Amino acid sequence: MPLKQQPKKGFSVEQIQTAIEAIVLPNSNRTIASEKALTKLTQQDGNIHVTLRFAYPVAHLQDAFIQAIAQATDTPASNIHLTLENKIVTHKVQQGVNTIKGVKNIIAIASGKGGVGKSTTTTNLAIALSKMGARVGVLDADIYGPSQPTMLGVSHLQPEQKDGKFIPVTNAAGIQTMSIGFLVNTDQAVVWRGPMVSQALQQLLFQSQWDDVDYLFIDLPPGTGDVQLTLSQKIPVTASVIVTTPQDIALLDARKAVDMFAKVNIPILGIIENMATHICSQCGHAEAIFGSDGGKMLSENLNVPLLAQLPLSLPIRQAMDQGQGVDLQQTETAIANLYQQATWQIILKISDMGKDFSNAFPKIVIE
Ligand SMILES: Nc1ncnc2c1ncn2[C@@H]1O[C@H](COP(=O)(O)OP(=O)(O)OP(=O)(O)O)[C@@H](O)[C@H]1O
Repeated sequence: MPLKQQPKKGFSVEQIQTAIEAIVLPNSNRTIASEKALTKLTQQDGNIHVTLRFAYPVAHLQDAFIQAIAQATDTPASNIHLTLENKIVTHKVQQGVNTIKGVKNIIAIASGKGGVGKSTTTTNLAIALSKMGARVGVLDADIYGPSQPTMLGVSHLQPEQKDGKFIPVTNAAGIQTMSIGFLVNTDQAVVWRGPMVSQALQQLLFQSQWDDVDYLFIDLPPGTGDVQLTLSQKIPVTASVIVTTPQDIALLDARKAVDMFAKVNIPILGIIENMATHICSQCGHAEAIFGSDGGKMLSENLNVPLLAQLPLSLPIRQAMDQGQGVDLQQTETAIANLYQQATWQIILKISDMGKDFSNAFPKIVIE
């Protein structure tokens, strides 16, 4: 991590503090000072003990922070003792919608067109975020093709019930998940009418005992139909992300999804372009099968950030089919980094959003 200023030699605790506070967080213009992250600092026998607390998860930066602090204070990395903490709060949602017990922030993942990789993206963002140290949930609201149980590797499990509520299924990465696919035969669900679909979505969300989830992703069905309407009116959504391929036809629909969220005042954090290029595993040649940079151009046109461009990749497809996203992000580091970068931008943006104070005061009922 770069330093805003180089420290002088022979440091006092104050100088160490100044040096540490000047460390810049990756891919941002935030410093430890601007984040007011330094909560504890002691120096003894050449050892420096530091505690940093952020409003978002930072476990993935543990080593980078140690290296940066070592460099900033001219101290061997083995003498830096770093504790990372996070305090993630609930952020504002649409007016008139109450937040949910056990869930701090909801992020809707949407696409205009089907089959662009929305579920794949949801799974991988969830895995990346849980690796960063957050408590993560995924609600699979894709009633016409629920794929989260497979992609998260829990299709052999069923949610248990306790006190009339579902206990979400937890996967190997600790991600809590509920899916319409656990509850109904999807052949039946595809013919459901709008109100039934809306009801099922609400039941999945409100009738589940979410266990202290910092960020819950909702994997929406494609399009801008009944589920999206329910979402905007009844579900406390902090923000949304749009997934698209670079094809013109997908971009047209992605634009509709962006318009829809804008209309219902749900902030759009950015666009993820999926299947951006295909790299031939034989010769390494990159081919833009679905056209090039469509998502990038859409993001520029609509003034919405482009969070990542994911390649069309055989390991992604295989890992999703086999429920091995966790392994994918361990072995395919370039792909894991793309998902991590996108997730990092998402949580930074959420941390800048207004906070929700609806639970800060007791509810007074006048009878
Ligand atoms: N970047 C990628 N590289 C290779 N395969 C991918 C990639 N993204 C998605 N896929 C594959 O494409 C198929 C469709 O992806 P996915 O189910 O995530 O799309 P979706 O937009 O959620 O679809 P639906 O509209 O049915 O909900 C899956 O088999 C998935 O494994």
